[in-house]
Amino acid sequence: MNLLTARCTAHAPALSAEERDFYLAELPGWALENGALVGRFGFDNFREVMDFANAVAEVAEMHDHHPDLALSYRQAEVRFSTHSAGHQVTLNDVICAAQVSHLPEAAP
Ligand SMILES: C[C@H](O)[C@H](O)[C@H]1CNC2=NC(N)=NC(=O)C2=N1
Repeated sequence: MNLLTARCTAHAPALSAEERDFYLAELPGWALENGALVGRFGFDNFREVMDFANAVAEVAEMHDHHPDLALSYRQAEVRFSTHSAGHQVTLNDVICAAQVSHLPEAAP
């Protein structure tokens, strides 16, 4: 599967531990924390943080799959889990994480 062109699907099931490990290897910089897929992105200033956050919002709206965001002066934390799967990690989270990592705004 090409994660960069894949689309989220409704009712995605939670990934098995083996599937999670497989996909984590495809997501440099992302880790599993408290049952969610978490990525942290560093920036030079708050303007870049906000440009990134707005680009993440576009990914989320396109997929109807939304992360928790924690924004600070020079860092954005993106946390994906799937509410409809009991806040566990599904392929939808992996797809969105991959596409967020490839945003031009992620590497200013
Ligand atoms: C009705 C709507 O599609 C759902 O509520 C969507 C919206 N965004 C979502 N985002 C996330 N992360 N998990 C969901 O299960 C989810 N469900």
